[in-house]
Amino acid sequence: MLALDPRSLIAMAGVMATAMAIVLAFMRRHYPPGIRGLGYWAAAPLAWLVASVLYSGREGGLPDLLAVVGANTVLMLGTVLFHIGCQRFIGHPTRWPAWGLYLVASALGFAWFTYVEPNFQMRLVLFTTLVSAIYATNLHFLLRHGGKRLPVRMVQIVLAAHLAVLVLRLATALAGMAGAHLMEQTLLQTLYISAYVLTVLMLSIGAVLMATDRLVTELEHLATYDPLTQVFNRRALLERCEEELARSQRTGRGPCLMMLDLDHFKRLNDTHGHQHGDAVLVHFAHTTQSVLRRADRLGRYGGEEFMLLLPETGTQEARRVAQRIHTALAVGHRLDCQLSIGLTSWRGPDDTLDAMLARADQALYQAKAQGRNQTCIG
Ligand SMILES: Nc1nc2c(ncn2[C@@H]2O[C@H](COP(=O)(O)OP(=O)(O)OP(=O)(O)O)[C@@H](O)[C@H]2O)c(=O)[nH]1
Repeated sequence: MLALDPRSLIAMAGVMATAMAIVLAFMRRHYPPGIRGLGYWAAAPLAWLVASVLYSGREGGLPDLLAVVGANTVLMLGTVLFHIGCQRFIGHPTRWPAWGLYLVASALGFAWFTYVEPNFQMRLVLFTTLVSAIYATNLHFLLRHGGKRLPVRMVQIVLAAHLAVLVLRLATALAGMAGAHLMEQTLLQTLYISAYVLTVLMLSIGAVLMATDRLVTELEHLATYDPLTQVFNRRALLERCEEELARSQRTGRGPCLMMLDLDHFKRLNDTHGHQHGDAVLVHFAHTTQSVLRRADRLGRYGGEEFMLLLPETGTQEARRVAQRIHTALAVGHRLDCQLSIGLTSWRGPDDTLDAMLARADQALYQAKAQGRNQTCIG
């Protein structure tokens, strides 16, 4: 295999790092502030870029303090910034002072093996060990707290792969195969620096994918759930009703539908204020969810009107559910409320969602007309 010039590889890392820093900085500016960590993720490739420039400057006469001690420390800083970005993204507290001390101690170590006991091999051993520890910390963190989404998995794989390369590099350094300096054009150097270039690129892409995945999840949530009560919104619930009716055609077991409307809600709003009304709606949704099965779907149809889908449920069973809801909302909680329910069941393969909604609505109207706080069947 070809041994490439380390300077070209390091310059390539710099170019990629710049491009990724720009992309991540752009995302930080335009993504919702709730997606955190993007600033750190944008700063990480910038640090890697600075490190590349410093490494390359050695042959142009840049003093070792910058080209060796500075370059190694700034590269480590980039890796720490990436880790802190991951912590912020997941919502964990960051330990800046500890990392600051770590970087200062590392810089002192590099300075020792540059000025006091100049030794490239020892510097390499020290650098590889210290940077491996940061990779291992981040990998451990993401394995514990990162969840199972694909972009996180990708970052975990990149971290693990780079960690393996670093361990290999450490072994070769300890075996005395490190060479005389960083810019030596050997196969081993080509492999190590290529792995670094690839890691810089893949970690930044991983950060972009993680943030985009989070954005998509948040948008999906916004498009599916009612922001106040966190139950399904009307569109999402009607979609699920259609799916359930299609399933009923295959299984022959149909759902029940309920329209639930809080009684005298306008009066409650007018007497206690809109905020109290909102709290009642949240309490209602929470309490109702707590008496439902996992498969049941509660949604907000609009205002103080809700809809409930009970898959594969007969009228009698649905009636018991309705009774459970009435009872759960009358236990003496300060936000308790009364409600009227219109209930209907599936009438076979020719039944449609529109027809079921109309029957449930009619039954609700009847419940209201008969004095409220009751369930009627349509
Ligand atoms: N606090 C609050 N009030 C809402 C919300 N959405 C709708 N409302 C209010 O709910 C009230 C509904 O009033 P009506 O349709 O007259 O119903 P009602 O007073 O419950 O009367 P009945 O249904 O006949 O028992 C209106 O005053 C709306 O302003 C909301 O998100 N929060």
